[in-house]
Amino acid sequence: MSPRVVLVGAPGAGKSSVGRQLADRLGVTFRDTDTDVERTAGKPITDIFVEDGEPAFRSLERAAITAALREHDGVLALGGGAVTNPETRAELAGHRVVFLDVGLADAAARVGLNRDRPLLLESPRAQLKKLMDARRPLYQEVASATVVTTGRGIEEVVQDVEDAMGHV
Ligand SMILES: Nc1ncnc2c1ncn2[C@@H]1O[C@H](COP(=O)(O)OP(=O)(O)O)[C@@H](O)[C@H]1O
Ligand SMILES: O=C(O)C1=C[C@@H](OP(=O)(O)O)[C@@H](O)[C@H](O)C1
Ligand SMILES: [Mg+2]
Repeated sequence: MSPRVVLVGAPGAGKSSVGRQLADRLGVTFRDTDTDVERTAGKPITDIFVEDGEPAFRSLERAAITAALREHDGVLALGGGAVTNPETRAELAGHRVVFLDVGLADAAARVGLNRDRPLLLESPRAQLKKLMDARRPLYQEVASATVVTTGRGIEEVVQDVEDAMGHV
């Protein structure tokens, strides 16, 4: 059993929302490894980071991805940092993986880091840029196709992913 498609990309790329709508459209189930991690931990991701630390989250995420790649046959969304783990990248080889590409401005707006309060937002925005720059080659490494989401609505992206799936 293998997911019909696995979505990767930065926070705000639309993996969770596009994934859910795409699954509806294809008539298959949707799974998000972030939700699996929250269920296993019994608490939200922010609490896992604050109370247990990022390594604890990454370890739960690693296990959730292995299980989902084996058990799930619908649409699967990963968390934005999943590809930083080399074992995850190796596991993704052979799966149909679509990279939802997004520019910094769109990603920042979608996750609530807009430009209205630059003094408060400079640091999170810089952090987002750093994450996106560091991870871009990793998303490209695991992806069998890339869909640009910058300036495009969710329904357009869903259509583009469906089209891309036919070609990979
Ligand atoms: N193409 C898009 N255009 C506009 N808003 C989007 C788009 N894709 C996602 N969003 C919005 O951005 C936010 C983050 O999307 P989400 O699916 O959670 O991203 P991810 O799972 O990649 O972090 C949500 O509020 C979602 O509705
Ligand atoms: O980029 C990251 O490292 C993370 C992205 C989040 O998922 P989304 O990309 O779905 O927001 C979630 O897995 C966690 O907060 C860590
Ligand atoms: Mg998500």
